[in-house]
Amino acid sequence: MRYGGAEGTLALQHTSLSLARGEFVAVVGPSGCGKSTLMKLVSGLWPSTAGSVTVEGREVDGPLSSVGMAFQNPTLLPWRNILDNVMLPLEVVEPHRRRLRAERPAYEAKARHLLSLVGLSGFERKFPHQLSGGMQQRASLCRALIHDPKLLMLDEPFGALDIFTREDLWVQLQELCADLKPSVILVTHDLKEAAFLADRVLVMSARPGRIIADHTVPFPRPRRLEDTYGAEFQALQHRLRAEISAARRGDSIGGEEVAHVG
Ligand SMILES: Nc1ncnc2c1ncn2[C@@H]1O[C@H](COP(=O)(O)OP(=O)(O)OP(=O)(O)O)[C@@H](O)[C@H]1O
Repeated sequence: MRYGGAEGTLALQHTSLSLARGEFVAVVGPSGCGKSTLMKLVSGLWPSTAGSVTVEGREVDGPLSSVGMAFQNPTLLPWRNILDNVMLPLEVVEPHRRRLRAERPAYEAKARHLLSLVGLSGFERKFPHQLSGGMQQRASLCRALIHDPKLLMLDEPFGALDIFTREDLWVQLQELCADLKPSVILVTHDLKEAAFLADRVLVMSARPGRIIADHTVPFPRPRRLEDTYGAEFQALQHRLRAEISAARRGDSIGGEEVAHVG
């Protein structure tokens, strides 16, 4: 993937990734290695300059409205209350769009249920500016999940939050995923977050980005925050950190282009 024509920035090179249904994959790597570019390609927000992307058996050739997305900035619409923000994808994504008018009470109940799962019962009629950053991010997760996306794309969704709120949200996201079973791609700089949430952690090289390691995370689910202090969990984080440091310096990992671990 190259931005800006033949002489432009080569952001991603020889990148191949496949996700099983319901799998949770985290992508980590040095700053500027192409993680967000990968997300833009998978969600169809940016066309690839070579290669192809297939979601649900169909080649991606434009923005995918069926995919659920959440970013570092919650991007809630300030003039809509929380319930209406969460329900927004239902006004866009078929078949919900067609059914929304007739089945509004059922959809509204679903939105309220999702909000209750993330501790936002009672805030449905509040506006985004009346909520803290963490609460807005919870609402944005509900919005990403309201239309039952098969694929959930999360680009540093908790990056702007304090560590306590972040950890709360990891637990809530884990519960939501156990319930709704979407496939997930999470881009993060937080290695603890990657190891806590993911089934696999992919490490990318410095630009042009390539996937240089693919770790299976062996810890059973549901995972508890206490587990993150265990020796195995710490060892995985250290290994990821070492690989990213090596990638920043441009070293290869174990002499191999891609290491499959686990
Ligand atoms: N729209 C664009 N036009 C030109 N170059 C771009 C564009 N978007 C990204 N790039 C370049 O592509 C490379 C990869 O960017 P990308 O945002 O995907 O990295 P990243 O891994 O998500 O970075 P970070 O971890 O800092 O968020 C960078 O060198 C960036 O400058």
